Amino acid sequence: MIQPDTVTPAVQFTDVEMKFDTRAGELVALQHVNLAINDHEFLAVLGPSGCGKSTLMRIVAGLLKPSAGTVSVHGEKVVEPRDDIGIVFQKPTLLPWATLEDNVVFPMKHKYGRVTPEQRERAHELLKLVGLAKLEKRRPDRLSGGMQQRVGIARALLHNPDILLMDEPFSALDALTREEMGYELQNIWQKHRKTVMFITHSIVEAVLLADRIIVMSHGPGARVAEDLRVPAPRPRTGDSMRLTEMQDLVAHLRDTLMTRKAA
Ligand SMILES: Nc1ncnc2c1ncn2[C@@H]1O[C@H](COP(=O)(O)OP(=O)(O)OP(=O)(O)O)[C@@H](O)[C@H]1O
Repeated sequence: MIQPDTVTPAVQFTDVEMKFDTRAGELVALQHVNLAINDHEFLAVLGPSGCGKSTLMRIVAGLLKPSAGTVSVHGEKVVEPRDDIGIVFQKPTLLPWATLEDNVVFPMKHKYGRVTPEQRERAHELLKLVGLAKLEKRRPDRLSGGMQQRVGIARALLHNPDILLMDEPFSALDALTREEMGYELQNIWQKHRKTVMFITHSIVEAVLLADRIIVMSHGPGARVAEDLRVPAPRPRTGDSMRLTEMQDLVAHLRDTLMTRKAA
């Protein structure tokens, strides 16, 4: 298991267990999850469908309380949603009647009842950062899925969180837009160096974007089964995927996931 570089990691899971009460009885989704995510690290999470990847993320976000064990962010136990975390979901759920700028500042308005001029200025800068300059007064209804997801990313970055949680953020996009968004995310990450926890089903996306990849085991009782460093230097491009060590990593991950799916 890879050890954290810093004494206090950005995120630390310690012996986390998550049980759900279901109609069929108790379901142990996660068991003995131990994981440290370093500050500024880009961590991708792979694993079979239903193994508990989103559950891990929702626990870090403070949206779910683990049945046992603890999750800490910068050394503090997570007990509720925190201001230093931003979240991007698969679908950005934008308000159709509000402009892109209003969509980006909406969480501030919702939480504090007002939006400061500085926050509006930041929304403007973020929309520029995600390639939507000059569109801030548009409404989201006629935007493509990729553009809508860019608004979702800008919104998650508005309060300048240290940690960005992304749950299959590009899975609803077509293949080309998805690749393009991946490169854009890499650019954003290189500029702002957030700690990123990125859940995906795409091995290539994980390998292209992440510093480190964990593979969860099959549930029930899923845990971290593999913890791997991605060997290619940054910035990664299509050429990075031609490196032998990257191809070996993709092949290894494919074998691992196929075996786990079959298990
Ligand atoms: N609120 C809940 N109540 C009951 N069971 C739940 C709840 N949330 C998740 N589960 C169950 O916990 C397990 C893990 O779910 P989770 O959504 O975290 O998996 P996942 O790896 O993100 O799945 P996928 O890759 O398909 O998105 C699944 O069996 C799911 O049905």
